[in-house]
Amino acid sequence: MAQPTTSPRQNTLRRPAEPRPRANRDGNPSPARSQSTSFNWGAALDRWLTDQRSTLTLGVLLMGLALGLMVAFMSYLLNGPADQSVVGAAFSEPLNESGSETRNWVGLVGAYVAHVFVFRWFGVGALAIPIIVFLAGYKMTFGSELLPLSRTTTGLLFASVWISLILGYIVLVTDSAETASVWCGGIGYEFNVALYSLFGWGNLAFIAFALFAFVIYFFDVRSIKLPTFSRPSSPKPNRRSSDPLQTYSESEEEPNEEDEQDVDDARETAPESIQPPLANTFANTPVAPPAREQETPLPEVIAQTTGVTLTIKNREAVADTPDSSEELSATPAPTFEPDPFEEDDLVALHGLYDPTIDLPQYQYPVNELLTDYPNSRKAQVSDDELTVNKEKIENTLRNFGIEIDSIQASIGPTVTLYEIIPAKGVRISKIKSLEDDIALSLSALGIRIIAPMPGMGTIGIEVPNKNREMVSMRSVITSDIFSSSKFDLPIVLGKTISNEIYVADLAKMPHLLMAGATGQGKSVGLNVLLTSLIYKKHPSQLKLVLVDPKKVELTLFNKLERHFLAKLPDSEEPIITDTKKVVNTLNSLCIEMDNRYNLLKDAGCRNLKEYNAKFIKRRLNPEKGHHFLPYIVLIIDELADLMMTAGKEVEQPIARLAQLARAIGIHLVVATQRPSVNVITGLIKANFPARLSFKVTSKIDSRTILDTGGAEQLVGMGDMLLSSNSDIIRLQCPFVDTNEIEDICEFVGNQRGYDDAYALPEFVGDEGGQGDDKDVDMTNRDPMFDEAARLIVIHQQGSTSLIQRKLKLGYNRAGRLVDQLEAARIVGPFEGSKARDVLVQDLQTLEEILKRLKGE
Ligand SMILES: Nc1ncnc2c1ncn2[C@@H]1O[C@H](COP(=O)(O)OP(=O)(O)OP(=O)(O)O)[C@@H](O)[C@H]1O
Repeated sequence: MAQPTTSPRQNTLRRPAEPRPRANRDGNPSPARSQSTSFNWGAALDRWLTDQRSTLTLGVLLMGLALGLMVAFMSYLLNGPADQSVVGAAFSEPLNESGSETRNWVGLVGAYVAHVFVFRWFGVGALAIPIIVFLAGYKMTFGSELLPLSRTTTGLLFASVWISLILGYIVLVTDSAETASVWCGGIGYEFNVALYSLFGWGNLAFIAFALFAFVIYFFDVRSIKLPTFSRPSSPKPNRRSSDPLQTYSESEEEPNEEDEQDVDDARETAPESIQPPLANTFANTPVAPPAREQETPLPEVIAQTTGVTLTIKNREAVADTPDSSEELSATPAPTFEPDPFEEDDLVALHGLYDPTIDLPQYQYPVNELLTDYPNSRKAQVSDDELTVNKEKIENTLRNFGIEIDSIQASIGPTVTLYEIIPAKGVRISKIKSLEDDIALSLSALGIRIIAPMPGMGTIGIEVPNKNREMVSMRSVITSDIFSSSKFDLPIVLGKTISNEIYVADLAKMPHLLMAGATGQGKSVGLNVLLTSLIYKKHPSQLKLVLVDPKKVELTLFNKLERHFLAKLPDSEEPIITDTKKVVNTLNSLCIEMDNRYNLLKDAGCRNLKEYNAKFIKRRLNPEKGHHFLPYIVLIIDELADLMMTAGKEVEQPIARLAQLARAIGIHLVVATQRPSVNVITGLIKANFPARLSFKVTSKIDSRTILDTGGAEQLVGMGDMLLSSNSDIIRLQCPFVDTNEIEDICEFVGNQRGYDDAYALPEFVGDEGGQGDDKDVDMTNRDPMFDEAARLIVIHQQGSTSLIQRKLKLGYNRAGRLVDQLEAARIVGPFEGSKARDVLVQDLQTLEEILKRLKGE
């Protein structure tokens, strides 16, 4: 099947790249940059649109326009016939005369616009237009959505046409066009007039069917169940272990009265204060479910009126809801499990949660940022070279008394694989022991013998090509296999011996150990890995923690700070170079890991994917600290340096992360020049099942990294062996130059990003720091202290993340505020994973405490 060369997403996102022209290392303008220097209107408009000031101005303008339209439309509907004649005569009389005659509250212009939208087009359905304009303006002004814009727009546009059609039908059959045609508008009336003579009441069937079809698509209805006498199956919380690592069945279970009662009871006991504030209900953040009676979503209305039960795709059983009674007893603040029906109401109301909502205009890097090396496409191995090598191999083997039945060559980018089938009775180990002799006879370095070839029944002899192929990053990034890859963290590692592009999923690896002597392609390899991820992931889905003790290798990625990088709250530099900071960062990641496990446990999910899927379906309450969790990829460029200076301090958190972090989406890529046993210790090695080796200096190093020899035979420049799942494959790593990396980082970095890098939890090591000081100085309280205290008391939830989110503070400061609240005895002490107790029950008592504190 033919595959597109780029993914649909890349196609749609590909915009003309407007990077500034710049010369590459050879002084020639790089291909992507030799663009026209004339003024680029598209880019200027783009810049204007992405400028926050323009967005704000436009947003307020749209909201004003929406109000004007709404007033004009309402006024037109009420004064209709009078203004119809004024508008009709508007251009045959002086405008000011027409204007003075109009009764529309927005004057002649209002009357005219309303005449078009209301009278000519949609009738009363035209009121949807100002609502859509208002919602768009609101989003531009406040950066958040009152209602999901695209979904609401679709719904309202359909509603306006549909209302016009149904009213048109009524007006037609009641013969009241003279007086009432303003209510149905031209579309509805003309439609019914045109078709009535053909179908009669069939018009009505068509209109009803249009509604039915719309509901099917809009609410993603997949099947219609016939009515049954029992209550439609209500998903029930699945009682199961709280251990996030433990697997469980996702089977749906029939509801049982007792369980439903539990949930209802829990809901009733939940205090008002934990219901979300109104504003939150409309924001894109998921919120606590509204009370059941509040709203009946459209599908349910239809179900009730038609007597059938509609099954909606999103309405899956919540098999993965944690045991509510267990959670209730574990958490001091009253809590409840969201009712899946109501959570689905939220989805019906707001649509699915969109994690990219903060950076909706983010553009993925375009392929043009990568250099095209048209001349390096194919490895140049002549027929002569092939024949000569074949003969040499045959002769060498024959000299040692080994006969072969056949020999076949396949040309790879760096090496050619000669596959031989030995004659019957030849011992494989004998061929293997002739490695050096064959190398000598071929007078080539880097011969590797694979005996036997796994699953092939042959013996492979890899011989380096005289002219090797350079595999460009562009060629692999634009390949079908990569661009259509659905892996969670796709990384393109290069080309195999049979010229296939090899894409792996870092999330499945789940950690990667990389080694290679200096100058063999390790840094290029890391850049390739990072480039793959950046090309495939939105900043909301991926965060990178970059550790670069050599201080020079990863600096280019600095520009990604506000998009992809994560750092400790108090650190200035997003790329970590200092050993002490590395230790703190690793420990901070361990805390992040623990926090994530707590969230997963609370959500009843076994891994990050399930958790995020549940969050997207608005089944997790952000008021309880739930949020969308991006993958975190930790890259350590030189482990040897760290192990020399910090030893166990580094080894232990790395091993802990490697052991436990896979389920919660933290993945490690650790590289080293020196794959010796004191760098790659048994503890580290045991936890990195996937290992990648560039050329190393000795067989011992190769054994340390791959548990077998072979890496010392590689030929450098990105020639590498990947060992994963006990298979070893030889790959040619793609090449990406530093100026390409620079361009990519610039492309991403120049776009609107988050306010800051992703904040990792604070960790203060033995040397202490601000947060270490448990003697909180209450005379020097945080300016937000009172506000934080009120927030905690109103929500009856002693959580740092609540303060962080509501008061928009960093983790560091929110943590200090909680310490101060503890010192003021407003919240109880830290209790591990549980939220702190709130010791003050009402605002009145709190105000007294605050007054007392001020009096001190
Ligand atoms: N995949 C590749 N294809 C072609 N050439 C490559 C490839 N990888 C590396 N090279 C060549 O090898 C050189 C050294 O690569 P690189 O800087 O990645 O080595 P390194 O192992 O990181 O060295 P060090 O450990 O000293 O930093 C590059 O400048 C490039 O010329």
